[in-house]
Amino acid sequence: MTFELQAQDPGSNARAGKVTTAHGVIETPIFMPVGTAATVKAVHQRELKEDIQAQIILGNTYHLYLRPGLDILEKAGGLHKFNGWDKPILTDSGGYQVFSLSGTRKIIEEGVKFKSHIDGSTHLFTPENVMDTQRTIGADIIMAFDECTPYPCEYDYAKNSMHRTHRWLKRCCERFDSTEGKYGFDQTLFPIVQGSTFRDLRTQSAEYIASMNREGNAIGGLSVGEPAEMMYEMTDLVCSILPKDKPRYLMGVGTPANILENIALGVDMFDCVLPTRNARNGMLFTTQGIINIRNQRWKDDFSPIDAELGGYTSTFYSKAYLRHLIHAQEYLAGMIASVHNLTFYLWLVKQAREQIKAGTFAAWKNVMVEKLMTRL
Ligand SMILES: CNc1nc2cc3nc(NC)[nH]c3cc2c(=O)[nH]1
Repeated sequence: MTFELQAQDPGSNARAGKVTTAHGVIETPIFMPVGTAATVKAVHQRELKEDIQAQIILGNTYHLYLRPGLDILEKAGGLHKFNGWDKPILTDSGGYQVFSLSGTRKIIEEGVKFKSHIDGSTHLFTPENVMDTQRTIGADIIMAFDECTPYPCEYDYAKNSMHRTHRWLKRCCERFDSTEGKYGFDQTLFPIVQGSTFRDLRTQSAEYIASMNREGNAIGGLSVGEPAEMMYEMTDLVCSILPKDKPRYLMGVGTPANILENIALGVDMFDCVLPTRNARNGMLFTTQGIINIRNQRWKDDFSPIDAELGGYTSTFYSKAYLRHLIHAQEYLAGMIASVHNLTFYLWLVKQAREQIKAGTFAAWKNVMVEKLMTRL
């Protein structure tokens, strides 16, 4: 994997770049739709590619390991073959899902013991077997096995957890660097910065992660309930330490405003379930602001969901029609709203990229953040 820095904004730390992977090119800043269990929920691969124009999607190691399971994925020739997505894929390493999904889990030096949220069976994720699992899934970019500390978090817990995450990272690198891709293409391992919301720990973790000299770096432990200002302070600090010539991936972020603010701080890659999860509840992000389509006021508004956004789904269907579908709990409701929200997120990062290349991002960002937060 390579990263080419293409432009830097004069009024902020925002940058535009190009990541090249075995399955194609990613233009940054980029938003990565989350495809938890081998699918971006309710969205066809064709829509992802043509309407949303996604360039890379996520898969979750925890979910894929439990279902369909590694034997099926290996027989299929990896996740790209299994779900038919032939562009880049990034998988997270399962640590976060174990903490957020599995009822019972126990952290030991070896790794994390947990019970499947599907059938209660017990499993152990270790740095080594999570590398092997991600080799079998076959994502272009895979994540180190780490602990995402909760918020708030005691200083001593955050310190001990960070050091364990660093020990786990060393084991991930040793295992990954001593194995090959299973399907004839190269994969890349990103380490993850932790340290919760403590400046000294964040500095220590960012310096250690930078010293591993991997092809890209991730920022973890954020978007876990901390105030946005705290997120921005930690991201700013970490981005000032991580190397400029490597892509920076801020995990689990975020709202449109969070994404623009973090682009200004120097982040290149984002993922979040918000666009698809909110869509299913009728919360739409639009170029004019946020719409709760369930609201009475859209009952007889036959204008397109978002005429400015373009794209088939956002212009073909009306607000009144989508409101009807949501109230009727029709499957098509989630499908339309998900494609719309993801089209918006990809549109937003594309606009940011154009503004950075034009050198006008800083002022544009401030106007956009205000506009995007408007509740219509
Ligand atoms: C795979 N490791 C890993 N995933 C994460 C996913 C996240 N998703 C959020 N908010 C939705 N924060 C996150 C942090 C981490 C993190 O610190 N580590």
